[in-house]
Amino acid sequence: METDMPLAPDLDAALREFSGRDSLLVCLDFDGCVAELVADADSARPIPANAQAINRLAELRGVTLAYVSGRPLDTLRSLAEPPTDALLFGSHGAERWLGPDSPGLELNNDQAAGRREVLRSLEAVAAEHDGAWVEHKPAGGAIHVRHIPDLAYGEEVLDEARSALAMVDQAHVKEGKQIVEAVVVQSSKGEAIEELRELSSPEAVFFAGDDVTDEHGFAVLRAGDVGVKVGPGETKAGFRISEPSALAEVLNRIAELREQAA
Ligand SMILES: O=P(O)(O)OC[C@H]1O[C@H](O[C@H]2O[C@H](CO)[C@@H](O)[C@H](O)[C@H]2O)[C@H](O)[C@@H](O)[C@@H]1O
Repeated sequence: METDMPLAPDLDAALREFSGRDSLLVCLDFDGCVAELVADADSARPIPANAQAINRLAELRGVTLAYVSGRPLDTLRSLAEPPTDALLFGSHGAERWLGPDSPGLELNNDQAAGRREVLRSLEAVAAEHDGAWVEHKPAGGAIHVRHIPDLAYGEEVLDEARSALAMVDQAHVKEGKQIVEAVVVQSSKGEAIEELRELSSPEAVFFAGDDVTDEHGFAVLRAGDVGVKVGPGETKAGFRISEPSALAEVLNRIAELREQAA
């Protein structure tokens, strides 16, 4: 749903200060932030107004744009269609594309065995419950229950998956919305943002996200940075917008303020 709500005055003031810096790093989560949450995970796409605002920002001098997502890198590329120069972290930070020389993800033997075990455990749980399905990822896997209409039953399935994953030594469990995931590489969105900060040396960082894993991202923000939580729920972010369709206004405001100052 499009919103005509003006930006909250405190967020607008923070964006004004943020946009005035010489060099900016703008980091974005994908699902539930740039894209609406949908039942069919393969059909998630950026909300058109968000995509437009992202492309507008990516054109501006001094702005580095990055996606920091739980999606596998390849999936993120094909669904989000990021601007050419965007830096990408996928699989909750386990996979990265920071330029043509970026090494691809390589699991060691122990991690590869852990990934097989994660997928085997999740498939075993999903096989017992209609509507549950497993997303296979390069660094692990995820069990989805969004297709189960009874929310309480879906939660029970996720509990079963959590118990199964607790038996896998290499599994780092990530909580999400109607999903439980495990990656076999120690990583987080906070670490990804810190790596991006080190690489691009911005004067300030912006991060928007909607989910539990995004809290690691908000936790590494510093004075002068701007964190925007999308939707309800507890957060360490300094600011909140109601829904993904409200993101375009925030990103366009950054672009507008920068264009005015140029
Ligand atoms: O970090 P993100 O970019 O937000 O990715 C988190 C996970 O998003 C996807 O699952 C979520 O979105 C689906 C599509 O809207 C939805 O069906 C599902 O219920 C959500 O949990 C994705 O499938 C995962 O791989 C990502 O890790």
